[in-house]
Amino acid sequence: MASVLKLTDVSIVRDENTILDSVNWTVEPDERWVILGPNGAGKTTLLQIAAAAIHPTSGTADVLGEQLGKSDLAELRPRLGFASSAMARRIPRNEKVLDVVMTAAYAVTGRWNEEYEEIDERRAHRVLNEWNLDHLSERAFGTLSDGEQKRVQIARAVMTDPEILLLDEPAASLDLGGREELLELLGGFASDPRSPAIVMVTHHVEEIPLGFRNALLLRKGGVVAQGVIDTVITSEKLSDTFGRGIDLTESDGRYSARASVAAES
Ligand SMILES: Nc1ncnc2c1ncn2[C@@H]1O[C@H](COP(=O)(O)OP(=O)(O)OP(=O)(O)O)[C@@H](O)[C@H]1O
Repeated sequence: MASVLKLTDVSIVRDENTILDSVNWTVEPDERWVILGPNGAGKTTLLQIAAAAIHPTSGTADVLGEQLGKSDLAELRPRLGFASSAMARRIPRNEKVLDVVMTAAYAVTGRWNEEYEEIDERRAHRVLNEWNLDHLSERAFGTLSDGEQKRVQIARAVMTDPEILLLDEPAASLDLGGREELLELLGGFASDPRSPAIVMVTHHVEEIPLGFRNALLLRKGGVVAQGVIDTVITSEKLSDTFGRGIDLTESDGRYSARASVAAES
């Protein structure tokens, strides 16, 4: 099966600053990737390329087999699922949760008739159920907790049955319980072979769900390391990425990290 993402020597330059620097990266359909790096490293910019929202300044980016800059993006975008807080801000606060999820389908079908309405509504209810949201389907989006809103964003992103799911910091701002509930759901989704390829940006190794087996570390627009997660998420490589000593611990597939304690002199 063809790669869902293939970036070759991709650079992005803005205001004479190189935000991404010769990135080479391939994502296969059955892969789940986590992207980690400090503030300003270029993580969101990389995700925007994957979402076909921006083109490389140089190099080539193929998204779902279509080369950016040479393809009709209007046809490409419905095949991508994207959840980010920037997108969430565009959801009207008074919109019913069921509608927030279901309208994702209208953007794809571009039509509205009884047949589609029924199919879409059934699928929306199924997706809401999968993300523990069925009891909230009639609630206004703006009345939900942060954790519930994050799950609605993901439910909306998967509503169209995308070929790749892109998540920009899905666990940001969640309390411990909300984070763990989300990670459990994401872990289950990632472990399901029927799920699409997934790329998730995060700031914290604690937010890596089970089932994510690949990682890419970014620093100042450059790739520090990428590949199988346990060869990439290491104390040494995280220290290189964040520019300070980091001690990593791993337990049952979950990670935690803290600054190294300076050695006693
Ligand atoms: N359109 C733009 N014009 C100029 N600079 C930009 C533009 N977009 C992003 N940048 C800069 O590029 C760098 C990378 O931004 P990006 O948002 O991709 O980083 P990030 O790793 O997602 O950061 P954070 O973790 O803080 O969200 C930042 O220094 C940012 O200020």
